[in-house]
Amino acid sequence: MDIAVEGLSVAYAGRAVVSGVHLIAAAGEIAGLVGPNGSGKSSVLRTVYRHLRPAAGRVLVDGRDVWDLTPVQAARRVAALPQERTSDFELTVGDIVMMGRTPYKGPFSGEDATDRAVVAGVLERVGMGDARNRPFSALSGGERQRVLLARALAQDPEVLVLDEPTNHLDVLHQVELLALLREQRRTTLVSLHDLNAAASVCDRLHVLHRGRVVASGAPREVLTPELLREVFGVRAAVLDHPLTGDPLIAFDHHAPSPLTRGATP
Ligand SMILES: Nc1ncnc2c1ncn2[C@@H]1O[C@H](COP(=O)(O)OP(=O)(O)OP(=O)(O)O)[C@@H](O)[C@H]1O
Repeated sequence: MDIAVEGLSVAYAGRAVVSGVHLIAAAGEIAGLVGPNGSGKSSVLRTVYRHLRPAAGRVLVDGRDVWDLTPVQAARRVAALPQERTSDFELTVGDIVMMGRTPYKGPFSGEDATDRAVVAGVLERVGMGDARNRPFSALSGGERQRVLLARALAQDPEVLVLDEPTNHLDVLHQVELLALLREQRRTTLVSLHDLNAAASVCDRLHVLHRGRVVASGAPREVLTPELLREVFGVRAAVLDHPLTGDPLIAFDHHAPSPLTRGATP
């Protein structure tokens, strides 16, 4: 299943924050959304996982507008790791992940052996196999993030939408999460602040700037020193990673800041 976002605009209380956005994630591909704070990444993703209706434009999954699907049809196709955090703090880790199985259950059916096996498998996969009976509220930020990823995987979706999934994760768990995304081979749309992570894991990048897509393509085509300067306001060199050959962005942490100089990047 592929994702195609066509002519998307998003507004909050009548204020447009995303305008005329076109982007795609081809079937089985990891497409990344990068851009400065407030550029509209979360707002775009919210329309894909049906948290926010577009003001204009369409979000197509396998050619069908996700906003025309029933909630169950949509939940079987698209699972999300959103920025909005769950408030179900009194539940256990197992309860939270079991929620991912809801689209596969009838209105009165309880959990069955398949559901329990799926939940155990995805918790194991994110390294939280021992935490099933712990209260969600007792977990660290990174552990919660991994449990919420397990919930999305338990949904067994064709399409994964992840908003800043590496937030709160230590470097080992960041590397593991990116490896997991690669091995899933599901169509994935993911926002990332870490441009080096984006360059190594994404097949395609879309760069958002002030609510518009300003560049799309393979990471190496898109992440040029010029774009990093113009969009992110930083000085950087783009090298080859000595271990992987991926693009490696080396930021100049000594360059004068456009923010403290009062200039607009
Ligand atoms: N619920 C909301 N109500 C009103 N304005 C909002 C809301 N959510 C986001 N915005 C505004 O929309 C714009 C885009 O925000 P969004 O969160 O989509 O950007 P982002 O690229 O995900 O940012 P960040 O990198 O900081 O997470 C910002 O100006 C933000 O203030």
